Amino acid sequence: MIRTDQTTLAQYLIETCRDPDHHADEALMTLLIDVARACKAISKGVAMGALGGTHGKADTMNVQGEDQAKLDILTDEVFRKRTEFNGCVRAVASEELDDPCPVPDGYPRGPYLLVYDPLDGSSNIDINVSVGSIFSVLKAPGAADKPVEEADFLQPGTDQVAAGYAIYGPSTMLVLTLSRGVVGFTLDPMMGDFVLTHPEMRVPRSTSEFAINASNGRYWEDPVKAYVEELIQGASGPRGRDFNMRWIASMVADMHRILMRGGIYLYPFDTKVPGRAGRLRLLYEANPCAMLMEQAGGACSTGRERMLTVQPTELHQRIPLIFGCAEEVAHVEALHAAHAEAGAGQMFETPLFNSRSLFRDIPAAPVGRV
Ligand SMILES: O=P(O)(O)OC[C@H]1O[C@](O)(COP(=O)(O)O)[C@@H](O)[C@@H]1O
Ligand SMILES: [Mg+2]
Ligand SMILES: [Mg+2]
Repeated sequence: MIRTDQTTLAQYLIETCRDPDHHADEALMTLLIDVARACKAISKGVAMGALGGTHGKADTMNVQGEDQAKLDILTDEVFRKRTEFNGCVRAVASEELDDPCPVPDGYPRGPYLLVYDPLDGSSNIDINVSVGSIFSVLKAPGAADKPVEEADFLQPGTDQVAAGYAIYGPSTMLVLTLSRGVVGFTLDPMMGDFVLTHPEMRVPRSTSEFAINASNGRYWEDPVKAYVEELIQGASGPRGRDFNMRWIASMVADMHRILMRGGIYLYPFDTKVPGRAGRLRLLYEANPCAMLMEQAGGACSTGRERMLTVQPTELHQRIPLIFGCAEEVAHVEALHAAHAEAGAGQMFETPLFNSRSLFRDIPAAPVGRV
């Protein structure tokens, strides 16, 4: 059937670019169209499954000491090759590249930096569970001929000009923010177009669903232990209602669920790997997620501060990540603050919230039905 009533991603971006109230320029729009082309190619590759010959490990490690899947490497190349030629970027940086990668000699140098995780949740590929790609766009600082350095990328999340992700699930979607709310496009596999299907994605204020890898429980800090204990106690605890739990182990897929129906996701600080501040990476996982969450009415925090105001210190910096419904995130922050006030290192009592609990006066825990 021929349709004339659909808005494609290209149309949406051109219209945004024409809007005089918006900062978007042609280079940014072109870059986002090329990112979408990369995501389409990855979507095809992922959908081939075992037939594509790309399952399994690559026998290599990334700079963070993680085993790379064959598709981690391939999708990284797709992102880079589809975006470096267009005169819109000056350099890219990725989970899979040790250092920033300037555009090759001979290509025009653009005004933007692109940072991405080309395949998020890669432990899920071989078992045919949803994975995604996630990206962030920053302005490139300094003159166009300035040599690219790591410091160029160390900008707080508030400086992002665009962020988004693609999810490769039963359908492929591209979800995007240009600081004017969050919009979602679904890939029409017949036409090859991303079509606007979710013009205003909003995270509800409250939730009864949480996502955390509970097998790390013994390594968490007390405020997180206390929070999860509250949720598990459900109707018989201080929250007065039951909570449900979901964990896909693919942050993009967990984030997508939260954007669609609410929830809270935590990959908090833990002591599992000494010296590691968290599991997820600030520049290409936490920051784009934070921009999307805030633009959709949700929140994103380290537990101690708003994610978007964290000053990055390293390209592959890890960070505790807590995001989702604003009320829940605020409550987790309040637990961290109460813990700090009571004196870090002092153990909280369990069961929590009993008459002598250090948490007993903490406000803002939404009680009762949502
Ligand atoms: O293996 P765990 O502890 O469940 O961690 C899963 C988390 O790690 C990640 O897979 C990290 O992303 P990568 O696959 O890009 O390394 C997240 O997507 C996910 O939420
Ligand atoms: Mg990832
Ligand atoms: Mg990855």
